Amino acid sequence: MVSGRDESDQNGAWDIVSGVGITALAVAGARAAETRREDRLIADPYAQHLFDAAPVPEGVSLQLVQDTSSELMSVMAGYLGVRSRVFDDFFARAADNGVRQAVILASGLDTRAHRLDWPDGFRVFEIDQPKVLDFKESVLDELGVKPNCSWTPVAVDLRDDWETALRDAGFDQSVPTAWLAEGLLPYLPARAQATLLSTVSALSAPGSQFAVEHLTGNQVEHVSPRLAEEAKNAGFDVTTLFNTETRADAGTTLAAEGWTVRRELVGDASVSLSRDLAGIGEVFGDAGQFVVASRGR
Ligand SMILES: C[S@@+](CC[C@H](N)C(=O)[O-])C[C@H]1O[C@@H](n2cnc3c(N)ncnc32)[C@H](O)[C@@H]1O
Repeated sequence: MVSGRDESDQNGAWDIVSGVGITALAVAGARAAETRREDRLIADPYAQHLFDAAPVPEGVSLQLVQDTSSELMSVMAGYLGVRSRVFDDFFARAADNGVRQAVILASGLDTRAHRLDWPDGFRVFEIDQPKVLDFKESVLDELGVKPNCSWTPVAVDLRDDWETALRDAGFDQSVPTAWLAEGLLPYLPARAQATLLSTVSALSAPGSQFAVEHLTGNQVEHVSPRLAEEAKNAGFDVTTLFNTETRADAGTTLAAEGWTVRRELVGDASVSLSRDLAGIGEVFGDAGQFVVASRGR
């Protein structure tokens, strides 16, 4: 398989408090804050445990992600609530449509395998870096939490040959799969994104569905300078983690690979969930979309 890894890239094996791994911790912190809201869109009872169990990252005040006095960070956290709910609903719909296998690409500290109700026999594969997955598994084990499905973490870099690792872990290409790429594409080199989308397409039996969080155009240009500055002051320079290579539009790529593609703008999703995200325009313009691609049976 063609690698999307840049030869000069030394940022290969991060843990939960280094490199792009720390973004998984930040998102868990936001999900914990969402869970405490009266108007919560999702409940993740494990998110705060995961957030608290991590060592304090050097030079970073990660509490920023739960700081409700920060106007833009609150919008960002509110957005992550919308995003989590949109993709929870995506899996519920896929299960209702008879899908019994899911692959969560770059799962980070996603606890859907443990917190959602899955039909009998449902299998969830999660791909991320080994230390990120190990951290999550050990915290959940310590809490005595069991998955509500057959759960298989697959430790591999998504810029490498993850297809073989997934197959070796028992993935069944002959049945429909619900795939998710949430909080992933901005971190991948353009070539790794292209390879990822074509690999998912090749592995998707009729009836499969693929949900993607997508920012149109160049990733960093959309991030609010005010928010980036606030995060940087807290030692969390998210823009340096983004990959700024020019890349193809994910929805367009998937349509060209034979998927039926539906796009929902973040603003529209937040309106249908009655979540006021008026500030999202400043956080990342109108670039945010949820893309859901389907393959007919
Ligand atoms: C923003 S977090 C999102 C995690 C999760 N999807 C969520 O929404 O909670 C980004 C995740 O992408 C993972 N990631 C980024 N690049 C990756 C790569 N090349 N291979 C495997 N995982 C990767 C990171 O380890 C991290 O867990």
